[in-house]
Amino acid sequence: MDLQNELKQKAAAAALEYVKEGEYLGVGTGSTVSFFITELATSGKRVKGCVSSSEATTRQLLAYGIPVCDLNDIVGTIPVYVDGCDEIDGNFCMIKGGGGALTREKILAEASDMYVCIADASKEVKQLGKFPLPLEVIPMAVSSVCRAMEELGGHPTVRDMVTDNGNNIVDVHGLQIKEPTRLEAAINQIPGVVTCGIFGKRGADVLLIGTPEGVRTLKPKKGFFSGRQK
Ligand SMILES: O=C[C@H](O)[C@H](O)[C@H](O)COP(=O)(O)O
Repeated sequence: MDLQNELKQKAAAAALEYVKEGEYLGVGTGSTVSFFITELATSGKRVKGCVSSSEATTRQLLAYGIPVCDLNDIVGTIPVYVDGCDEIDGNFCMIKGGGGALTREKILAEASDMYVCIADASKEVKQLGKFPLPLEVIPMAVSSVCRAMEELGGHPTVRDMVTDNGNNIVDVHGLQIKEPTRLEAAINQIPGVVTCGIFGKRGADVLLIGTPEGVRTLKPKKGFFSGRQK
């Protein structure tokens, strides 16, 4: 296993501590989460059911015999949501969607009391935007959304994939994301955008960063924005 995967695995293993036995658990998508699912399956911890953010995650959970349930069947919030990120800044705002699962991930993050973000050290940034910003876009609006993103100073490319929701992904390169929450709201207003990959309104509550020296646990300082906005 290469170093980056080792660090992802360390962060994933550290997230087990936050799993509440006998409760619902939200599960994100991606290679770091895939390590987490393996850790969960072998830990002996039993949850009431997992709410999954993608078909890939559902397949892996079911392969381990972990029950998967529908968000619509849950009354109230999910206590804990475990997911990765593509970039995270000092205010716990993130870019997500490298795997195209951003919309379901955002729905689950919003429905959860605590977002536990697991990542290797390469994901920490001072300012978001080096990682191209993914947008999930309704197919008929791809061209118009791309033009709107060019007006914002970005360079959009259309990804060769269809999301679990049957939509396209537009990756926007070259954006200077100085105010994540403001840009998130502005992009989400463009007709045809299902959602953008900025997680600013709902950032992470705990960040577990895998480093060669061990796992660093970071939480927003008091007064810093984070958490589910009610
Ligand atoms: O759509 C994918 C998700 O937002 C992932 O959480 C993100 O891309 C990070 O993935 P990975 O853990 O593979 O680096």
